[in-house]
Amino acid sequence: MAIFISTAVGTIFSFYILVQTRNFANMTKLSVNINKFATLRNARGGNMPDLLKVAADCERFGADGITVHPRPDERHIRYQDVRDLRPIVKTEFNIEGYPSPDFMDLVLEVKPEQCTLVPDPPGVLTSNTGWDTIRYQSFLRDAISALKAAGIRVSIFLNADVQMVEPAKTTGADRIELYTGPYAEEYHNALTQPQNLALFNDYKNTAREASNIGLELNAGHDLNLDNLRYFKLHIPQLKEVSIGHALVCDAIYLGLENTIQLYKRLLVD
Ligand SMILES: CC(=O)[C@@H](O)[C@H](O)COP(=O)(O)O
Ligand SMILES: NCC(=O)COP(=O)(O)O
Repeated sequence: MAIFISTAVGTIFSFYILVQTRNFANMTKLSVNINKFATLRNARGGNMPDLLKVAADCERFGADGITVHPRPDERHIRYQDVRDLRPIVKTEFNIEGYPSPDFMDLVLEVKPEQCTLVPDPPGVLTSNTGWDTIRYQSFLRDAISALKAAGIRVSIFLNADVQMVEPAKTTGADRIELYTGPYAEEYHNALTQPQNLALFNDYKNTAREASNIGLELNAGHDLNLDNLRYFKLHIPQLKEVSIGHALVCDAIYLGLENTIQLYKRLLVD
């Protein structure tokens, strides 16, 4: 009898571990982009909010990663912030930016877990398009090979365009990050009937093509508490979302810990 009970308990426990492992493997991670905390800090010239504390707290509250985007004008995240954050970030550090010589030097010095390359020109208000992976194939290949030689996983920012996926693979990138700005705009406009999101087929097709050729999938830009769940439910291959602007705005009203938990709940399978 005792043998039967112990066998049954062992079987149930093993099944539980199997399910949890599968869920963990499929879960979509939340990387909190802390750019806008730096915007607030820079507004007064001091060190409030303290970015190092913000990053450590975001992880303590459940963030699976920290994302920063040090732009050439250092309007929010400064290059020194990136260096200072490295020893603080214990989950995954993701540095986003255009692969200029200065940016590449910084990333190779800091060695984050992931680098996300974006085609942003210096003066742009915010990221507003993905790479033309055909036109910039050689440029991207050179940057990506240098980053991968340093052991850094590379993601490249991409519009929802199937034509750009195969060339993204040949650049050597490990992942693509779907630029979700147009999705967010269309979702807002079609709020009453999200099933009418004609554009969304481009996202599904791009995600499917990426998955078919072995590119892992991230997504980001203008994701928020309203539009995130629909995206997560209809893009099953999603490894990670990076969210900043809306999350920081939500945290002003809802608190940072509560906000991070609200976003995490929208990412469960
Ligand atoms: C690449 C992207 O969509 C965002 O990560 C970007 O970093 C936002 O930049 P700002 O915070 O400067 O608007
Ligand atoms: N890669 C997207 C990102 O890091 C945050 O974008 P947003 O949520 O600030 O628009």
